[in-house]
Amino acid sequence: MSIYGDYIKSVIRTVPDWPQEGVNFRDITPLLQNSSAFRKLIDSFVHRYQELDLDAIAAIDARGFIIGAPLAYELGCSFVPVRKKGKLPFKTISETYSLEYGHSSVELHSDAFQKGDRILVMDDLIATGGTMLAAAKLIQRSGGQVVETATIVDLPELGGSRRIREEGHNVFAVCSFLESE
Ligand SMILES: O=P(O)(O)OC[C@H]1O[C@H](OP(=O)(O)OP(=O)(O)O)[C@H](O)[C@@H]1O
Ligand SMILES: Nc1ncnc2[nH]cnc12
Repeated sequence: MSIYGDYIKSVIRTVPDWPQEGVNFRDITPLLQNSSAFRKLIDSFVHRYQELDLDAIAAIDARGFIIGAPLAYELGCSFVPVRKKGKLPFKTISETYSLEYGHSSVELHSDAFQKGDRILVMDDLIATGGTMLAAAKLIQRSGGQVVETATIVDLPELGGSRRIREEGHNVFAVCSFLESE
């Protein structure tokens, strides 16, 4: 958790039963609308990653892009999009995974990384961990080294962050929510 974790958490809204009954959707739009909170969020990531000599931020479609792009700009490293199926125009590699609600695939351009590149994988939220793990697999398949996986929100009771750690990756979350919160 970052030093701003409690504050960032306080500006994330919970929308019950969206997009389907039983899901507590953690909505980051109030955080993005709050310029001071958004700056503190990006600063938390800059502070953690500025000395880690990253080559690229691999950010996951779609909300991962919102945090990955300013971080890459600030750190002076590459920005690489990991996109939902069918969105990337060049030669791609792909991974399919299950979600808290449904299935999906993510894709990466096959020339996105050089062998050994040091990569941070970013998304807005970890639930079951399927999306983040699929992205990490794509990066490893393309020769990149996953330095860490980073997110704004972890939902630890859904087991995703534990699963990602069990696969040998570091996980950094700015804040976390229990189902009861
Ligand atoms: O840990 P997981 O169970 O894989 O779930 C986390 C993913 O779910 C959400 O994206 P979503 O698939 O809703 O897509 P979107 O960003 O395009 O809205 C979220 O932004 C993560 O990418
Ligand atoms: N509970 C949740 N809130 C926001 N995004 C999600 N993606 C998967 N589960 C989610």
